[in-house]
Amino acid sequence: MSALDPAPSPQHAAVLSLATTVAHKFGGSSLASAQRYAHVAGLLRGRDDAVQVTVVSAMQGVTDALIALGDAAVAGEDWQPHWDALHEKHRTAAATLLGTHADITLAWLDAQFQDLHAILAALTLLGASGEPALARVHGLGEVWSARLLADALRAAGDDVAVLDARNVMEVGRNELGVVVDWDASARRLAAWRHEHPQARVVVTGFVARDAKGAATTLGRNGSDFSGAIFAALFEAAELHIWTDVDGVLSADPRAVPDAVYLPKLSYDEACELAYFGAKVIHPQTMAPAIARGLPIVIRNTFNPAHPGTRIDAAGDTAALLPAKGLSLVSDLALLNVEGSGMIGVPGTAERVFATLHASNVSVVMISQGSSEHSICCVVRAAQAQTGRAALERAFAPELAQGQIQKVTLEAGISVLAAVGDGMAGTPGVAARFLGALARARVNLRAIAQGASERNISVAIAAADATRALRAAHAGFWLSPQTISLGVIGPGKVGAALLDQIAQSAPRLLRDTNLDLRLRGIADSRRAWLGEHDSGDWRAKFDAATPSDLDAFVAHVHAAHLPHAAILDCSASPAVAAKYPDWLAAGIHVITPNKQAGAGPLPHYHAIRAAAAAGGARFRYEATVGAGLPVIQTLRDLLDTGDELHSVEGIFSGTLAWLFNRYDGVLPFAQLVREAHALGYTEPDARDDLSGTDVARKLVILAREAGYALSLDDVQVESLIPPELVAVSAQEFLDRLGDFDDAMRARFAAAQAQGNVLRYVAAFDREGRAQVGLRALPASHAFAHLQLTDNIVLFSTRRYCDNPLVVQGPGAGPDVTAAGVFADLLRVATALGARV
Ligand SMILES: NC(=O)C1=CN([C@@H]2O[C@H](COP(=O)(O)OP(=O)(O)OC[C@H]3O[C@@H](n4cnc5c(N)ncnc54)[C@H](O)[C@@H]3O)[C@@H](O)[C@H]2O)C=CC1
Ligand SMILES: N[C@@H](CC=O)C(=O)O
Repeated sequence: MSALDPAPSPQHAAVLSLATTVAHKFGGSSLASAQRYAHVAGLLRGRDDAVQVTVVSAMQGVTDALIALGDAAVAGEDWQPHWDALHEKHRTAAATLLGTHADITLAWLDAQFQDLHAILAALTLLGASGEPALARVHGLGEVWSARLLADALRAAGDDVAVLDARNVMEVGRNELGVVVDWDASARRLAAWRHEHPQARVVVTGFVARDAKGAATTLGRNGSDFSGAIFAALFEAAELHIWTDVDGVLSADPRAVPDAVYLPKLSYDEACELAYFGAKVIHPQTMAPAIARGLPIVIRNTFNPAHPGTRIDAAGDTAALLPAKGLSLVSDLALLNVEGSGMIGVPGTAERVFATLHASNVSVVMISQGSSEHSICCVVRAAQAQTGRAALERAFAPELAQGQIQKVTLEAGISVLAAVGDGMAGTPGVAARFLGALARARVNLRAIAQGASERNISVAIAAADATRALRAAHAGFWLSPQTISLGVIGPGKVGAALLDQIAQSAPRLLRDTNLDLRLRGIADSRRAWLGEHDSGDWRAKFDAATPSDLDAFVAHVHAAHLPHAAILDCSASPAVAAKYPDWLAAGIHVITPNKQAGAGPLPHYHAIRAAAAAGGARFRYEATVGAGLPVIQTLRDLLDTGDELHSVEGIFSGTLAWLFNRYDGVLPFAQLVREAHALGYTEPDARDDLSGTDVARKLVILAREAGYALSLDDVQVESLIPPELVAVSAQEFLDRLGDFDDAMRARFAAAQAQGNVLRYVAAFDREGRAQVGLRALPASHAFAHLQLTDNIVLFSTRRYCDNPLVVQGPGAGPDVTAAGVFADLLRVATALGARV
């Protein structure tokens, strides 16, 4: 249209859009059976492409079968049964697909297979591989496949031309692979088109001709390449690559079940992702499309209503996240050349890579620090020994003279790459990527980022690969932040916690992308181990089986999940004894169990050291004041530079409740039994009445403030009658009533003075620590608490005139569980969740 032409009318525009040529390519999975050919034929017929060019692969498995047939013939093995099977497979497909229209196609197939038979017989006779003859054999599957599809379309009434690419597409080869002779191919196509003007063309993928006219193939993934070449030769407006997935995903869904579908990608992004993991299209095959700006759409043959992934020059300009996806390549090894003689010497890198090139070793990733002291590269595992030997030979003189110290090879390497156009020029992307890996305790062996900033690659141990992939995927908010949870001690607090998690997890997943995945529940005798937490945890635990703690924790600390947390809701010192090991292994530990925070000092230090070294979190806010923010408040004071002068208060919900309720009339022992039933007391109520529980809390706070306090340092007044110290927990509850008179007398004495009884804890900066029952004036602040209220008074340099007070219910399963849960959410936030 010239500039003087009038603007096209809407009708004209419609005609223009109708006049588009669309190229399609169907792979073997889309053409695995007669039913699938019929489905593809229907799909193509349902489209309104003005000109439709369809490039096909062989039926699924046929190319491999043909390669095996050729090899068998050359090796003189018996190929006849395999020929028979292949012949039968195609006859059956044709007969099923075409029904009463099958005769001509069957005769054609029989002739084709006789030709194949003759070639194989000749190869057997010669016993040597003739390249063109083998190429001819390998490409027959596409020839048969094109005919089957074309005949299916014809049977439905369409006028279809079959283009045998061996008559049109001319290719040569250089070091980088196949080179298309575009002029020759275009000339041949024009001539062919002159004879075959049909609007529907079915083209053989994979096969081509060389400059002498001999049959050849495009190599593995050749059909995709054929699709792009014919889309270019036909000047198509789009190339649709039909496969068995909806499009490109942000990561391999087998490793990251939450991988997200990507509606748009730029060519560069698709190349980066395709290289490593998203095998829907091979980057090399995109070259003709990229050169012409031809959009490629990856679509699902079995879900044609899905729009698929569109790959073009622009990509997704509206994308909000910097990274589009993550790709992982495995079976690699790290080669490292290291030596002080390399520093500042030009040409070392050139020698390293020239050596690898000469040995035909392909380099996947390169990294060199600016000191030039070492240069490392990642290569395929299968080529690693060859590469190392070649480097040792090439640098033998320098190794002998000590200028190069060593050439090392480390096997078992994977490379994980974050990919996205939006990463370029966006500060913090590397931090997010590497931070997510660090939090998942993945060690990085080498790092590489090109100046395009579109790909950051890290070499890691293969054993860490899945965990790293998931952690990075979640770190870029492409999928939820998953924490594998194991709950120990489904007693009162544990049960409340499990209920709270079950109730909140779906909302947290929906609103904050945090996936709290309950994968185990254990008590001292048995455990339930599972993969997901949907469903009633009680029913699961009912089916628990005998298990030891180590097996339980090993299951929770699954290698494939980025983060694991143990929620210890027992009161067991044996469980607490394991914390240093778990923390050192990178498992987060969250607990209301005071045995660790107030246990022997060396153990406490071991816990702290393990957490600091391994990066795992140890959180135990619920050990003091249950759900109240007592430890966090103290931490905030100290972290902001304040100094603790003293801490004082009522630290026991049980004792608060008992003395708030006790009126000298109701039997004290009855109240103790009630407190136990309400879940306020420790599993053994004597821990409360002995003052031990309060002393533990005091120790925890003092240690948090930097004092090396132990339980033995606390002056404790026990309320346990000496006669009941050594009996069982139940006998203690049963017999406590025998000693009610003593408590009644103490109450009456205090009352006579106008006082109330309160069990008080106190610690000062001189290190004095005591807990005991005090008679306080009725006007005292401690006399006006409600129910299980704890009160903690922090006197500090800043809060010296008036203490900072934390007050509220300090015991009970629900509030304690909430304190544990809040700790878990703090850990999740530190791991990158947006709670
Ligand atoms: N109840 C409360 O108000 C508060 C309790 N806590 C602490 O919470 C923890 C749990 O208390 P409750 O639920 O009231 O006790 P509980 O007696 O109801 O539950 C304890 C659970 O731990 C399990 N258990 C015991 N020994 C074990 C072992 N060696 N290995 C694995 N599991 C074991 C028991 O089978 C039971 O399921 C205790 O450490 C307690 O000090 C902390 C703050 C408040
Ligand atoms: N038994 C304890 C529970 C909380 O630590 C108490 O009563 O305070």
